[in-house]
Amino acid sequence: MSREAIDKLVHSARELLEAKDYLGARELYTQGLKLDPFDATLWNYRSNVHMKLQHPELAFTDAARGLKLLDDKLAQTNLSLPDRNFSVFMKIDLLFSCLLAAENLNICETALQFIDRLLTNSHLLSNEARQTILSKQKSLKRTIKAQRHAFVVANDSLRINLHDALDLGTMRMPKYSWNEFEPFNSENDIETQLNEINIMLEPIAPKLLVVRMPDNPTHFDFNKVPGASSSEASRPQLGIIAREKITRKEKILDEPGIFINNGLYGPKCNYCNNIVSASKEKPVDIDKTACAKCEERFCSVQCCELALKTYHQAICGRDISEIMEYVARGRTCSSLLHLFAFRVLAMAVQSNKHPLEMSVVKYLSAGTKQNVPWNIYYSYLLYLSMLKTLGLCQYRDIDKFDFWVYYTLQNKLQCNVFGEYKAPQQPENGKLLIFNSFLNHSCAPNAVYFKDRHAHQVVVACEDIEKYQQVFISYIDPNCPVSKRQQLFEGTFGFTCACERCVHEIGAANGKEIRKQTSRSKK
Ligand SMILES: C[S@@+](CC[C@H](N)C(=O)[O-])C[C@H]1O[C@@H](n2cnc3c(N)ncnc32)[C@H](O)[C@@H]1O
Repeated sequence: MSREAIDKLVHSARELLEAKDYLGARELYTQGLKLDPFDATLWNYRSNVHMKLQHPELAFTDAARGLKLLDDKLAQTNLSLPDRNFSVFMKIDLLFSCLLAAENLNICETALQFIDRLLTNSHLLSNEARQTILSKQKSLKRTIKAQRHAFVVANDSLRINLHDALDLGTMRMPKYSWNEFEPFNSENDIETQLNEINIMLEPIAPKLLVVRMPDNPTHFDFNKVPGASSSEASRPQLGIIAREKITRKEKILDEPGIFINNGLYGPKCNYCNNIVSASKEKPVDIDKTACAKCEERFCSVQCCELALKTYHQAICGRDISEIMEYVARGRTCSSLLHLFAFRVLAMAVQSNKHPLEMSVVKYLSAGTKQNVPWNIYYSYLLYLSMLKTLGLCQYRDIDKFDFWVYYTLQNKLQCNVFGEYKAPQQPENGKLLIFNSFLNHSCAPNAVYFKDRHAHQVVVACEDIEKYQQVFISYIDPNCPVSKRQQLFEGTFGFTCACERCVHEIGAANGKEIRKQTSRSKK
């Protein structure tokens, strides 16, 4: 029955492909995979359509899953001859799909490995296909040689090992058009969701209001308070304004957050990053500061209860050493994001929700035009390892945990996680805060933030803020020169800072930096 249904879906998908309706075809293949998640052919078809949609990261992960299914199948000894022959030819197809996607992601060493595997089956290839592969092999080897040379030159700044550097590709940070969980998609959504956010915000920040901004978040138009209509199709820029006048030194937001530290095996509380031994709890409460099953210790009863309630049960007693191994291969900055992604996945598993529906990430913006590094270890194998650790199946659980969901989550984290830096590029701790994430940046901020001892982030006005004026924090040290600030934003944050100070400093010097600071930033 399900075979018949799948054949029908494949047939209809083919018609959609002919009409160049790639999104439609993708949807039908996904439906087919839900009926039979172990059908390698369907994974290959979906990989091809992902390639057409210019999502090589998804094309790669689909083809790699199909390939794994076939490798497992071909390892069986009781396979019938027709089945074996079909599987071998299918495998060639999947190797090609992996190669194509890897080339698109610029992961040259990985691409070379697929070429080697294709060449071991050279007798099954046409002459033309063999020639194409050999010429690809030659050009990839040339690229790797050039990359090796570049690595030696840039060795100091990269801080990653040679092997990973050679296989370090790039991909666009995409917005997946089929993402039904993308908030603020319609005018109705904007009104409703801004309302939801402000209802949650009011108890912890009665003087603040999350509103929609015009394109440039630093030039706020008072007439647009809040949720004025706009023809923008994508997610609008949001920001926070004062509902009423705020005076200097006033505490304006006190938000509990999700905290991660880079050394997961260290002595810090897994919930709030405080040192565990610094617990102020009375001895009688010690039992209540540890998980009864795995004995993980937290710094307080409150942290222990919150961890057990939100994510700990999904990872309790699980071995995370493989995850840590892949995380360590990434750059230090990305490792925090990976650990956050793992935490959010664990929260989603524990609460049986879709990861993108978790309120901690639901409203966060994900879209930037940035190119991000792509590496087989910390972009793909790490994801597989997370699923395995959480008891999920990479084939069966695509409804909630498909790779595009994971990548959307990563994008949201990339744009919104706050890092606490030990040294530049080396965040020791990270924080994910829903409401602080709506605060836009200014190099002349009118508010500052700090972490209090209860794992909350507190925002305090550093100047008087008038009613309806936007509240700004500074994401970086605002004391460095404008060229350095712009470089930091483009490199690390993925946007060009358009704050009044930057516009003034760049504009006034006709593109060149002026050292004199604005009167506001001198305060
Ligand atoms: C942490 S979020 C701030 C809230 C965001 N405006 C929203 O709609 O969710 C950071 C994003 O806001 C935008 N942004 C914040 N400050 C900015 C600035 N000074 N110049 C340009 N864009 C800014 C950028 O798109 C950035 O990726």
